Amino acid sequence: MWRALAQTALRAVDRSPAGAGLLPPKLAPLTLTQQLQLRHSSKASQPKPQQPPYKIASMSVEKPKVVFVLGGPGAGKGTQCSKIVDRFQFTHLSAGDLLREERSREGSEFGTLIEDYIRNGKIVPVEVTCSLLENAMKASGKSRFLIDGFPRNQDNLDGWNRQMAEKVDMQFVLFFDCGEDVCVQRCLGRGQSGSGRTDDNMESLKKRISTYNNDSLPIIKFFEGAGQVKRIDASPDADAVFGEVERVFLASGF
Ligand SMILES: Nc1ncnc2c1ncn2[C@@H]1O[C@H](COP(=O)(O)OP(=O)(O)O)[C@@H](O)[C@H]1O
Ligand SMILES: O=c1ccn([C@@H]2O[C@H](COP(=O)(O)OP(=O)(O)O)[C@@H](O)[C@H]2O)c(=O)[nH]1
Repeated sequence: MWRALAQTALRAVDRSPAGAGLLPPKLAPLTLTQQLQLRHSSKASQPKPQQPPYKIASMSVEKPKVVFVLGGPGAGKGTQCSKIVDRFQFTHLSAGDLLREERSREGSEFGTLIEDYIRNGKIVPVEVTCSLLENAMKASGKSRFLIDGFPRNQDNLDGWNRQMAEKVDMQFVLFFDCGEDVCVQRCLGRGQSGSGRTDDNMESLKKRISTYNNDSLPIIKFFEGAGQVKRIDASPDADAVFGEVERVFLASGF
């Protein structure tokens, strides 16, 4: 049942020719409501990962390299990712941007669902996000990726492990550590300077921060326990933060 849901979501968001080969031959379509009911009813039975999900040393060199970029809302993930792209030739894939793009795509089955999740600071079911990420990776034809704002909760991590972990060479998690007040001010500033985002307002921010504290921080802690986190103090100005980021990438051989 779980697999059927994943495959149905994948079929709906898969628009790249490269992804066509991944599709199952025949599946009965599920309505969105059915999909969400399934997601909620299957949550309790999901196993927690017992050990680190990635084998860093033994991965093939041909697999794409992935760095996860995590941190609170407004910590500066996107800002630093564009600097990393300029300096280290990575391709930046923001899960939030991909979701906003899918939300706005004409005919998207997931537009309303995505808007509801984003406005309320909730995390979109992983089948949607992970398939958007995989499609974007394939469509880019590149081999070094910054995956920004993902994985954000246990569901994201489990879905990634099912669908993607074996296909990539995960390098490390770049964690932008930033106090709540600074994050809030940055998001409000971004909203005031015309981000056009429906969640850069105080009401959505309270929910986003609570989701970050309850759902995302445990994932960062999990990676930390596996020795995979590079922590960066994100409170100084953007150039100073990038000085630290640059040091991490150079030390990691990039
Ligand atoms: N180090 C920084 N100091 C001050 N403002 C910053 C810094 N990094 C980013 N910003 C600003 O804060 C806002 C949020 O940054 P952004 O990179 O979009 O964060 P995120 O991707 O983590 O949500 C933007 O308006 C950005 O210009
Ligand atoms: O993997 C992801 C990434 C983002 N989001 C949603 O998109 C919103 C905005 O995320 P983004 O990373 O763009 O912004 P941030 O909160 O980091 O400023 C989040 O609050 C979630 O509702 C999600 O559901 N899954």
